[in-house]
Amino acid sequence: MSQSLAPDSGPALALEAPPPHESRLELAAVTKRYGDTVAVDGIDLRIEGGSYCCLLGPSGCGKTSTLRMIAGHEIASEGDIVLGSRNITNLPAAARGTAMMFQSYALFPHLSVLDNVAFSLKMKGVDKAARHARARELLALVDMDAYAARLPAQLSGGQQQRVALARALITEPRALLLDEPLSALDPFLRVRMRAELKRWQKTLGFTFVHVTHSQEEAMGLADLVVVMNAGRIEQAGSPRAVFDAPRTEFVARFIGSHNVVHTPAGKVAVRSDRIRLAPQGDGVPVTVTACEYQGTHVQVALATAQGEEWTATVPDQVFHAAPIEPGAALRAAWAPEAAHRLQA
Ligand SMILES: Nc1ncnc2c1ncn2[C@@H]1O[C@H](COP(=O)(O)OP(=O)(O)OP(=O)(O)O)[C@@H](O)[C@H]1O
Repeated sequence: MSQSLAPDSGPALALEAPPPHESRLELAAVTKRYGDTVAVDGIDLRIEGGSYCCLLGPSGCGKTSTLRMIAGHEIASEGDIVLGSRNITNLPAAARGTAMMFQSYALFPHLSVLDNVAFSLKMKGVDKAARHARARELLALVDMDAYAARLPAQLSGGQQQRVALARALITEPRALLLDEPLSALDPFLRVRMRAELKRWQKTLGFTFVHVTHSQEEAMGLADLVVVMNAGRIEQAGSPRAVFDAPRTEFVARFIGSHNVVHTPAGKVAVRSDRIRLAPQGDGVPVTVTACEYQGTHVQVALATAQGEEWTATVPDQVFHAAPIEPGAALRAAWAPEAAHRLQA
């Protein structure tokens, strides 16, 4: 199927969506060591072809190393990386069927937009007329054909990102690898470009692997969220599955909006919007320590007698029907099914 992402501008582009099995990505027992540092510690991961995967985690958890091993910018110390039916673990970057889009887009400042996009074809020895024709097609795809003669510095951040995408797509990858692609953008543009990335991925139909430390970005974009910590995968699943039932205390705390509650049977996670507050009745005695208005809801900070700190998210109308003051002694309760057992 031939398609243009910018149907009103320019010719349709022949960019085939590969069959899903060709863009399926599998990591088996992949480890990366830098000297004594174990950056990635034997991870297993299967990313279905044509899906959007976000690697999520705090600084230093190994997500960039994982991405760079898939890209071929680092070689795995152990394990296998398979894209489609090809074991790409030790192939050079250019032979893997992957393309990388960086945080800063890494456009060459002295080359025009057209030459930036055509660059990898030039490296392959494609003649100028042919590579420029192909680069123009890709610029049309991302709705940037009117800017072909400009230098990167003459473009906005969002426009540079589209050029970077066109440049990555010219290699016809089976998997696009994105390293914090939105972090250089202002918050408004970030949300807009997030929607564009998602739309591009759905239209192009191949696998995207996107590194981020923003849980909001991962929740908004991913079909598969992979939460990493200290070189390991803590949990992988759909955003809803991960948010609804975090498997470990780390995941519950990292994705936020959860309370980690100690019970006699072990630790459980309870979403802060599942906590009901009442002046008396069943539940754990708590003291209100702060109330923060957030527009649609109020975040009520609580302290238990054991010194645990919890948060309850109270809808705006509920809060204002019966306002709560810091210092109030209340009961906090939740339905049994709202508590998810955390692995020790
Ligand atoms: N080239 C290197 N040499 C030595 N240690 C490295 C190298 N690259 C990464 N590390 C270490 O490996 C670990 C994982 O780093 P990595 O960049 O993969 O994490 P990250 O999750 O992407 O972090 P960030 O969000 O800060 O980019 C860190 O402890 C880091 O210091």
